[in-house]
Amino acid sequence: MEHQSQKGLIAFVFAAGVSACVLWLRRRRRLPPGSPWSLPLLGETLTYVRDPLGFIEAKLSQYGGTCRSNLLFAPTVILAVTDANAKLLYSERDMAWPTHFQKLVGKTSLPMVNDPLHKKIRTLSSRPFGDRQLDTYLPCLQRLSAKHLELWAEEGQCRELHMEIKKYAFECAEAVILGVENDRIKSDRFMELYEEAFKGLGYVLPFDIPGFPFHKCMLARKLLVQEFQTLIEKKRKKLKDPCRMFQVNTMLDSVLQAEEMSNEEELSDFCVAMMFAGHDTTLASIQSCLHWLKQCPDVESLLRQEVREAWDGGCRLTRRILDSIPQTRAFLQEVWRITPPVSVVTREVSKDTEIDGYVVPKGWTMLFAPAGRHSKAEDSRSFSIQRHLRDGKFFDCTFDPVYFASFGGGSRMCIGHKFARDEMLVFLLHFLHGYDVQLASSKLQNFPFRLWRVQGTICRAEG
Ligand code: HEM
Repeated sequence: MEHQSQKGLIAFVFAAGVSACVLWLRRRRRLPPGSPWSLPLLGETLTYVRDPLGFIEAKLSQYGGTCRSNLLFAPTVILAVTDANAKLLYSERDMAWPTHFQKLVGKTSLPMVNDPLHKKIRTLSSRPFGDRQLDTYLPCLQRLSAKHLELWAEEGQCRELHMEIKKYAFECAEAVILGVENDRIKSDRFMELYEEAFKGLGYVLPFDIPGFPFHKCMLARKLLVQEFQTLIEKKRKKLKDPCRMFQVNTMLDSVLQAEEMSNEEELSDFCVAMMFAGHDTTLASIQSCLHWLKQCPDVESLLRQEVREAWDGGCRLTRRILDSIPQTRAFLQEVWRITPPVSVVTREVSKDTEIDGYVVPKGWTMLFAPAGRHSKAEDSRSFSIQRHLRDGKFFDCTFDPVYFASFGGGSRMCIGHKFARDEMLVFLLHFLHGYDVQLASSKLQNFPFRLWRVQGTICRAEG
């Protein structure tokens, strides 16, 4: 009797094992196709970080569409963009950043958190990006554009423009986000700390242990946080002063006024993340704009004419002026479409999900490239501002994720996209009205931001 029940148990365990194997094999067969030959854990990360967009394009071509890989320590499905899967990607709310990104950008910073904290921080962080608030930043952007272009033109020598433009983009972010202006020493220190800290994003051994390069990045981040905490304290005092409490003119001021955001970590993470998201992206955009202007001289002449008709080069820039240059807006949109500073959008799959006929397990990362060869824009490789014009008016495709997607979409869409557009338009207005550039070279850079890195001489425009 006992012998029989033992046999029964063995048969049961065997049957259960076989069915588990069959299920596993079936499920595996329904996974998207992908290379079985890649490094353990690291997968294809090294090739990916060198050129994310190029990597995605190569994969999609190799497998003829949606496929899988192992990137940044996570199993990943790479999507060939369609209306259906873009909708699915943007309906997911969770980000799937590697842990070391969270350590650097901030555990409670908007880009890194998921619901329910994301909803709270997003609502609070949206306060500085309302239409009325945005208008108040224009004079500051105008002042800084005029100042930096004049400085560059005075220098008048051929050089890498990257660092010069970085200083400008950083100063704009500092002035508008933190309210720090005209403090060159502080500004240089912040910039150095940012450079040091965010190098860490590209490290493949991100261990915060003495001796590992990533440890130095984390030390730089700590120093940044200390600086921000001092600044927050000063701002708090200012906002309590009855004579000055209504002078809310920076993004940090608006967030400090929200009582819900009193947590010190959330506040310093707000500063770290906004400054990070808000300067390297515009640095990338400006250089790519200079590159594309010189690639398309006919477009450049059209834009110069449009800008000179809309603005006298001196009076205060208003929303009305920014709205009255449709071709310049179309040019900027096309630069962002064809050279998106953030070349990849990602989400985490919240449950086992069928995508393009495959089963993608819960916890995997979904990833797609907004501007690849596989985007739905017609003749997507050619530069054409006409795509964004209808009857001479600017036709805005910012919210069409299948076509554009340079600011992502859904509930995690870039919170700073309107501000970034304002900053770029103010810069372009000044540049096209009174300045020119002779480019000696431009080279495509792929990581961490995608841009045409330019070398050349800025000078005053003739005529
Ligand atoms: C050309 C400039 C910019 C580009 C191309 C850009 C692009 C992006 C992209 C692609 C995302 C991810 C969206 C998604 O996953 O669906 C994002 C998120 C974000 N961006 Fe931007 N961005 C730019 C400028 C800015 C600026 C100026 C700020 C702030 C001052 C900013 C703040 C943020 C934040 C906080 C998030 C995270 C939003 C969330 O997770 O809810 N960005 N951006």
